Amino acid sequence: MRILADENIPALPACFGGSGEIRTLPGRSIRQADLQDVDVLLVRSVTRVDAALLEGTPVRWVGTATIGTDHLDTHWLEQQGIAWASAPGCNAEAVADYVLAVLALAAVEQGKALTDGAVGIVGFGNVGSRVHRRLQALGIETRVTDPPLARSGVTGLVGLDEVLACDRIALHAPLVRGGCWPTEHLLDAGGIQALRPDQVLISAGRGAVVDNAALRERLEAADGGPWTALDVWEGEPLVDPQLARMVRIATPHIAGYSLEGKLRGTVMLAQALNRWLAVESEPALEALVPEPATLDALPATLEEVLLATYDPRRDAHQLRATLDRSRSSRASAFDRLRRDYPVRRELGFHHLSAGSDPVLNRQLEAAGFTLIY
Ligand SMILES: NC(=O)C1=CN([C@@H]2O[C@H](COP(=O)(O)OP(=O)(O)OC[C@H]3O[C@@H](n4cnc5c(N)ncnc54)[C@H](O)[C@@H]3O)[C@@H](O)[C@H]2O)C=CC1
Ligand SMILES: O=C(O)C(=O)[C@H](O)COP(=O)(O)O
Repeated sequence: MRILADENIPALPACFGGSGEIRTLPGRSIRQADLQDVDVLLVRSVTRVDAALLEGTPVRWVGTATIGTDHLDTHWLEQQGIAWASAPGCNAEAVADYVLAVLALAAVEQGKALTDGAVGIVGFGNVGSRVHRRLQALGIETRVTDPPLARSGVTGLVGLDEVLACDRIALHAPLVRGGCWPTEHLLDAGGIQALRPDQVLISAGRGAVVDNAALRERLEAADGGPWTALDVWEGEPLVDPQLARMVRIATPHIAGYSLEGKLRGTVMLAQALNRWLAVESEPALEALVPEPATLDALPATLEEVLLATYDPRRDAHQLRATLDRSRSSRASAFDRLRRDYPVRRELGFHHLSAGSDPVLNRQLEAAGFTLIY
C-alpha cells in the first residue's frame, strides 16, 4: 500500500511501517498531483481534503491525526465511498493542560487564586468535559453550554449567555458552518462588546468561533477589554498582528501539542486503518512514550507548579517576535513554530513527589498530575 502523510505526523514508521511505503510532504503543500499513486492519505488540520484534492486519485482511505474534522469534506468522502477516520480526544488532555496553565497565569496577573471565580465552558465534548472534570475536582464553580447535547437529553447545561457572564470563559466548540447549531462567530460582536475587563477569555477550539475583528475592536476600547488568550485564529496561518499584540497570550494553535497527544493521534489512526484492513496488529501508545517527566523541586502553589510545567508566555513570546514581519514571513513563521514545537509532556505524564502540604497535594492530583507518595 502507498501512503502519503503530512511530515508533521510523528511516529509514522513505528505505526504505519508495516502497512506500506510511506512518503511525506508538508501538509499545506499536498496537491492532487502528489496523490496519483497513493492509496492512503494521512493529514493534519492544515490540509483541506475534498473533491478538488482527491478527484481522479486512487486514494481510498483518509486519516486525520486530529480531533477537529472541519478540514475534511466528510459528506463528499462518504458519497465517494472513501473511508475516513479522525482521532477523537487524542489531544484533549493537552488542551485541558493549556487551559489550566492559562487560568493560572491569569489568576496570578489578576492577584487571585486559580480557584477563585466561576468558569464557563462552551462545548462539552472530549475537551470541554475534561476541562470541566478538572475544574470540578479543584472545587471551581463551572457552567457549561452545549445545545446539541442538551437536545439529546444531557441535563445540567445552561445557555450561552449564562456562560458568557462567568468570570472566566473557555471556548471548546468545533467549527460548524450551517445546520441547527452553527458555531462560526458564535462569539459575535454583541457577545464580545458585553465582555467585562475583569473577565478572562480563552479560545482554543477553532479561530472562526470568535469574530476576530470584533474582538480586536473590543480590546482597543479604553478599558482594555477582557484578559484574553487566543490559541486559534481566523485565517491561520496568517494571524491579525494587531489582535495578536493586544491579547495577553497569543499562541500558534499549539494547545493540543503535547507529545502524548500527537502520538495518540498517530496511534489512533493506525488502529483505525488496521480495523479497515481487518489486520490484527495494534500499535500502542505505551511503546512510544518516554519515561514520565518530573520537576526538580515542587513550587509552593498550584499556580506556580502549573506554570513550571508549561508556561504559555514562552509560546506567546515566540509568536509575538514574528508579528512585525511581512505577511508571507509571518505565515511561514506560524507554521514553523508549530512544526518545531518543543516536547511538552501532559500533566498526567508528570510524576511529582508529593510535598508536605496535603492541600497542595490534593490540588495537584485534581489538576491532573500523577503524585508519588
Ligand atoms: N487548539 C487546539 O490545539 C485544539 C483545538 N481543538 C478543537 O476543539 C474542538 C472541540 O474538541 P472536542 O471537545 O474534542 O470535540 P468533540 O467533538 O468531542 O466535542 C465538541 C462538542 O461541542 C459541542 N457543540 C457543537 N456545537 C455547539 C454550539 N453551537 N455551542 C456549544 N457547543 C457546541 C458538541 O455538541 C460537542 O459536545 C475540536 O473540534 C477542534 O476544532 C481540538 C484539539 C486541539
Ligand atoms: O486536533 C485538533 O483538532 C487540533 O486542533 C490539533 O491540535 C491541530 O494540530 P495540527 O493538525 O494543525 O497540527
